[in-house]
Amino acid sequence: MGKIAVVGAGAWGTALAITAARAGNEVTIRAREPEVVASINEQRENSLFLPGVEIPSNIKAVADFAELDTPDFLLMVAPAQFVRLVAADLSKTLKESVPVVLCSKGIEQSSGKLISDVMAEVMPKNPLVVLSGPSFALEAARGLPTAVTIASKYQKLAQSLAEAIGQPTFRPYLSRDVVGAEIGGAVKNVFAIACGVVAGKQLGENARAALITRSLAEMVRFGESRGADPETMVGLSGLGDLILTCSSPQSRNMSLGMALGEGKDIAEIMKNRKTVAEGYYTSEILYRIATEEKIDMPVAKAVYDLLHGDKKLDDVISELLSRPISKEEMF
Ligand SMILES: NC(=O)C1=CN([C@@H]2O[C@H](COP(=O)(O)OP(=O)(O)OC[C@H]3O[C@@H](n4cnc5c(N)ncnc54)[C@H](O)[C@@H]3O)[C@@H](O)[C@H]2O)C=CC1
Ligand SMILES: O=C(CO)COP(=O)(O)O
Repeated sequence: MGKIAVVGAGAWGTALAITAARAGNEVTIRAREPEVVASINEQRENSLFLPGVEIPSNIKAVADFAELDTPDFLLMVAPAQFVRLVAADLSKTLKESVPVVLCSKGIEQSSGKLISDVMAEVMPKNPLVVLSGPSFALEAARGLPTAVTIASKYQKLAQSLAEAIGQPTFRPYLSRDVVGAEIGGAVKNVFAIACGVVAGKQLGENARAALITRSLAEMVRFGESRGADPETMVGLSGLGDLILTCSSPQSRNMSLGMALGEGKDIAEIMKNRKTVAEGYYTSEILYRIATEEKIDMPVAKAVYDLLHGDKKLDDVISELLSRPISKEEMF
């Protein structure tokens, strides 16, 4: 039986803990909120972030990083903007030999760095693996069929993680393209907001399909600027996750876009949010990077204009629709 530690007891951290426990591992999950620690250990439910799903008995919640001991793998599942701080705390007690599996999806807003680069700065010795792909927490936690990408330059580690947590209803696929796997998951959140706007404003299914396809072209361009393999972008962690999050109001990012499309104000939408919509933060830094590096990303710009600019929804839409005619290029 293996030992898995999870840092971050939001919906996804909890779902991954349940998945790892279902595969037969002993799981320790570190929660930031004392009420979440109590809820998992006493009620066998994470009633704050993943209500309604039973937590198996081989999961223990702890408040302190030091209680994570020496796991075979540590899953980092803090929201992207907090990974640097959380990893810095964690690094005080975690052995440098423990492989860290990055499961967060975003780009650091303050620096423009990929979260794998943040991890390499803060925990330079711990071998890094990325887990990404189309995976709503609730579905994975309930044991519904899910497939993900596990990427690492250490293929033996990727393989042993896949063997440790894989099961018929949670199928990992292996990759060496760490950056590619990470970028798909980070930028699809921005495009899911755009698709939510289309749904909320009832612009139709033609528009949504066009938007998903053109978003993929932007994902490929951004990925190439960071050395990602374009093939990764059409795999589970890229196109797969783009399709998922652009197709269901279960997505926090898509539902944020839907609220915008229905005419709600962004400040109102963001007020008192307890769950994270990573695309909100990623859109700001993605737009800045794309502008500085002249990467053509009109959909990402439109989302930035809506969330962080002061443009009106109708103006943003007509700007996007009146771009000059150009050649259809994906790669
Ligand atoms: N929910 C999902 O279906 C999936 C989420 N992810 C990714 O997993 C990451 C975590 O998301 P969720 O588990 O869904 O979170 P969540 O939205 O369910 O919960 C919020 C999380 O933020 C943490 N948090 C709040 N303030 C914090 C602070 N100051 N410092 C550190 N942590 C703080 C909370 O402790 C909690 O773990 C995100 O990057 C998300 O994109 C990836 C795949 C699926
Ligand atoms: O990343 C996810 C599914 O793969 C979850 O997406 P949301 O954060 O938009 O809910």
